[in-house]
Amino acid sequence: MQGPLIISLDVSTRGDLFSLIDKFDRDEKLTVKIGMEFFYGEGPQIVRDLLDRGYDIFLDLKLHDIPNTVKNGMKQIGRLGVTFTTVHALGGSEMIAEAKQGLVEGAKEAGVPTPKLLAVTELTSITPEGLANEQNSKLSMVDQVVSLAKLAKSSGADGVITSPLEVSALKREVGDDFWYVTPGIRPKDFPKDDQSRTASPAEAAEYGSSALVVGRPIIKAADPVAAYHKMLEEWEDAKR
Ligand SMILES: O=c1ccn([C@@H]2O[C@H](COP(=O)(O)O)[C@@H](O)[C@H]2O)c(=O)[nH]1
Repeated sequence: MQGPLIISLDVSTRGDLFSLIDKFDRDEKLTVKIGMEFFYGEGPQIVRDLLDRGYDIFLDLKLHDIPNTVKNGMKQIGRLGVTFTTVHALGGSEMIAEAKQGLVEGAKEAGVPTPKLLAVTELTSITPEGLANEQNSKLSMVDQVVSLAKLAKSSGADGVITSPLEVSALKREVGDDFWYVTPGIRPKDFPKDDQSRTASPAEAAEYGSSALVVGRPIIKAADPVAAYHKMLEEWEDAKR
C-alpha cells in the first residue's frame, strides 16, 4: 500500500471529493478510504476514477450479513481492484471465510490482485461501558478485541480494524503476520468527536499499528494537505 496514513474521504459528492484530493500534489502516493457515505450516493465509479489517478483504495463498507450474501457482495468488490475492504468480525467465522472466498473469486475473474480483507473488531466509538452494558460482554475491551481478531485470523481475514490501544496486546496474542489498521486517530489538539478509543499518530506508531485511518482531522482542517503531512511526520518520527 502507498503510505501508512489512509485518508478517509468521508464526503457525499464527487465535487466535494475532488476539491479535497485536488489540493494534493498529483504525484503524491496516497491511500484513500471510500466509505458508505460516498459509496451509497455515488456508487463504484469513484473507485475506478481514483485508481486511474494511481491511488490505492480502501473500500470500507463493513459487510455484515449471512455468509452467502456477503460472499456475493464481496465478489463484486473483488472485481474493483481495491487494496483493502471490510467485514464485521461479529458476523462469524463462516461469514468471514465466505467473504474471503468471494474476494478471491471476484478478483480472479477480473484479473486484479485480491483485496486484503480486514475484519472490524469493536468499533473505535464503542466504550468499555458500552461493551459491558449494551453488548453484555463479560470480557474486557482488549480481551474482546483479541478474541475477535483470533476468530478473524483463523477464518482467513488478512487483518483487523481496531483502536491503536489494543494493538500491542494483539501483536502478542495474534501475531505480527496480520494487519492492524487503526482509526480513532486524533492529534493532541483535535476533538474526539464520536470516537472513544483514540490515540495520536505517534502513540499509534509506538503501539505498533500497521496503518492509520484519518478522516476529520484531515478533511475538516483549514489546510488538509498540511494536516496530512504533519500527522505523517509525527508517525514517521515515532517510528525512528
Ligand atoms: O472502528 C472503526 C471502523 C471504521 N472507522 C472509520 O474510520 C474513519 C474515521 O474517521 P475520523 O473522522 O477520523 O473519526 C471513518 O470513516 C469511520 O467510518 C472508525 O472510525 N472506527
